Amino acid sequence: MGKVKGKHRLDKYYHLAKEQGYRSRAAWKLIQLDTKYTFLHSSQSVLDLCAAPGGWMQVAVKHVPVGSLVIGVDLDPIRPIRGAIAVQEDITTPKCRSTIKKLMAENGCRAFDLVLHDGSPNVGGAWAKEATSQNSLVIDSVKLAIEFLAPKGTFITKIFRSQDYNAVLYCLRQFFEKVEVAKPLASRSASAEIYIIGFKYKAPSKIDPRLLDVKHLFQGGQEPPKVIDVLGATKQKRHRDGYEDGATVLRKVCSVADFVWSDNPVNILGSFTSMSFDDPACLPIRDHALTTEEVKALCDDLRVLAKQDFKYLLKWRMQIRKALSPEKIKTPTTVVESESKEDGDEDEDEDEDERVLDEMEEKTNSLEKKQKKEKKLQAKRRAKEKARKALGIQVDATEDGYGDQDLFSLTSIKGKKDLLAVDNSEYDKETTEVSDESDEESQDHSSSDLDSEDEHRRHDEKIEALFDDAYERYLGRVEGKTKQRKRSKQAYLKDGELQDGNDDGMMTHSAPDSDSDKEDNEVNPLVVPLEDAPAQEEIVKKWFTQDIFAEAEEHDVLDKYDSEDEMQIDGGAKKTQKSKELTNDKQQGETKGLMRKTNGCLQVSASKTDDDFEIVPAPATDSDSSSDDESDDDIDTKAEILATAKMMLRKRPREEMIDDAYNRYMFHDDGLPKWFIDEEQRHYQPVKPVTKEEIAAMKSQFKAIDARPAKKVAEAKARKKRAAHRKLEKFKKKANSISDQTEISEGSKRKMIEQLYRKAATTKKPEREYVVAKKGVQVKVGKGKVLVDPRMKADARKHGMKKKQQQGKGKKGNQKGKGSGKASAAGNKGKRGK
Ligand SMILES: C[S@@+](CC[C@H](N)C(=O)[O-])C[C@H]1O[C@@H](n2cnc3c(N)ncnc32)[C@H](O)[C@@H]1O
Repeated sequence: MGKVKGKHRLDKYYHLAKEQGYRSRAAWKLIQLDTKYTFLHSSQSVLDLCAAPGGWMQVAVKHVPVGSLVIGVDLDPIRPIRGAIAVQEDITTPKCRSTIKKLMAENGCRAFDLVLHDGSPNVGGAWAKEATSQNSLVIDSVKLAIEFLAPKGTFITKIFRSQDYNAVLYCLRQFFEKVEVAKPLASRSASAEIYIIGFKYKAPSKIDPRLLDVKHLFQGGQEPPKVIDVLGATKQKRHRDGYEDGATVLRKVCSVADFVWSDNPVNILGSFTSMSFDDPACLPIRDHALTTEEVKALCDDLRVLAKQDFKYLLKWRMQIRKALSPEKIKTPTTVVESESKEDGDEDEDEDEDERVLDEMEEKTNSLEKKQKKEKKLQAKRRAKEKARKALGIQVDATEDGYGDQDLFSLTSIKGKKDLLAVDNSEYDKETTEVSDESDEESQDHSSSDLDSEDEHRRHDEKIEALFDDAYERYLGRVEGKTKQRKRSKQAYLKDGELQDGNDDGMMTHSAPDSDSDKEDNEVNPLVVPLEDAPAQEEIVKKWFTQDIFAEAEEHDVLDKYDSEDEMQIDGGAKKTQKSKELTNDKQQGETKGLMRKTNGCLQVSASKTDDDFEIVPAPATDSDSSSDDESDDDIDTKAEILATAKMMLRKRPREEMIDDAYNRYMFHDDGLPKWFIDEEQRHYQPVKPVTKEEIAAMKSQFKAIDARPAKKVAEAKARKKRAAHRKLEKFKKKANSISDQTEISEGSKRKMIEQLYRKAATTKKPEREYVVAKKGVQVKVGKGKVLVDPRMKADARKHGMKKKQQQGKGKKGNQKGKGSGKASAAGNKGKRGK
């Protein structure tokens, strides 16, 4: 159903939406509808049904009066929009209704001034099914609109042109004083969608429930069948009304005689699908020589005929009428006519025919003329635009589009005389030309029938041209910015050279006597000398004074450059490269900015000096000294970065984030008034892609990570635990086997178990065996074996021997001590005994 895929999806409205920071290209549809009908500026409360991703909500917030209430509802979640409330609900459910009511009560809103509906169910491309469910979704939105709209409120809904279309129109006409149908230019022509706007809600006290019953509404034919204006000469809507109910299945046949003898043949051609020759009254017509096979074939299927074919049939009708009128064929439908005109003369009939034909000719001619003129105008516009592009001139959307570039060139005005000439004649000439043109146009307009459809079309064309221009400018900015700068610089330099040349020439004229000389020497009083052309370095410096570089560059530069000298030599070139990258990708810049913040200790600021860049360490402030604050900041920033990064792992949020990065804030406009810059700094806070909760969750993850022990410690602990567990198991086994023994007494059993427990409780270090690897011999290590070099082994042996000796001495000493102790004790005993 006209779903556009691939590259074609990314048309100019897509890019313009990105540029303006709108979340969907659909935003332009609402903008265009509002330009045409202006309903937003007077709406203090807006309910946007099926609002995700939020393009319409953004437009609404921007255009409604300050402090207005904007609520958006969708099945899908809508990322927060400042100044609007987003709700995730299904608009077909009662829960949605109660949620809206609750929000209204909370915000002191009794009814909405405007209800929008741009919903489209996704049923997987089955056109018929999609159209039906779309139109029943429309009725659901109508139900909500009826419930929540304020009297005289406005309702806008999207609908697909299908057989139910007229039913929806009929339904809305019962609720609104005025109902308009529009297809904004941003809506793809391939799409069957169209927008219905209901103005001035009647707020009826009683509503016929059948009006909101999809089954009833989409089955009954409420409106009389339509008559199509086959010649397209009268006010014809461009197939906006879709097919009349059942028109695709019903074949409506009338007799050729009816057509030939009818007063209103054009109406017949528009009302029937075919004309038959079967009626006996048609026999003379069928058998007449004028009725060729071609005429018969044309009569067979009227729905496929082009305008020329209808004209052909009408001409044939006149001829056949002339040819058959003497016979005065009477058919059921011609009875009235023939009776009333029986006595009427032939001439009158002929005159009437001629008049109708002339009228039709006139109408078709004027239509063709109009179309040709439009085509011509468009071709002219395209050619001009091409020429301008080739010249590298940016087209202003409001520009009038004159081809003569010299007209606006101040350099072509050489002196006061020229200026006067421009004042008196040139301008007059131009204006007369222009006014001539516009006169002609207005005459044309007055001569042609200026119906509202025409006005709409012209309005549409103007808007389209404006959008085209805006898009061109956007492309110019995105792609050709550098090229254009180069070109203008070259032109500038060239001008400078020429100017120099002229100066030289002027110097050689010693006596500017003659008039011509005077004229040559005269300068245009409107041309005021500009400041000297900035040098390349100055341009580069100026470029880097932009905030974005102050934020993102320093840290990178520090990483890359060890010394200030290197920085001074290379800084310009490297920065130019860097600037390109950053301009191309604002997000990258933002991320770097964040990274810079995390690296608080490396804070430096690059300031511009007369010679080159200079790195000045940032003075330590009070806040710097407080390490706690800093680490808190660090954690906050880290958490934010990681939460953002986590979101970017998923495709959709990533794409949305990238999309959001393309907005009007990515361009650094020069020459903005100071008050504007101040206000922007004060009030414009970028909406972060992550919520506070997500950042908090990330921070708590950090805490959990910090609380975890180091891996090695954890491993050692686990090993110990395993060993203890094994020991315990062993102990339990042995203890069980002891207690199972029957021949031992309970007391000795307990003693044995206690002994076993003591043994198990004392940890014995495994003895290590030092092994020296001999050359060419592979030694198995592990299980207490440690590979050492011979020296170490010798040392260890020596050390071990010394230790043993010491131990031995110690034991002997102890024994001595003990013995002497005993001896002395015995001596003491002996002494006491004596
Ligand atoms: C074309 S989009 C709307 C675009 C929106 N106007 C904008 O400017 O961003 C259609 C939306 O209708 C929503 N939708 C479809 N059926 C819905 C329902 N029953 N309840 C709520 N939303 C629904 C879809 O989730 C989808 O987001």
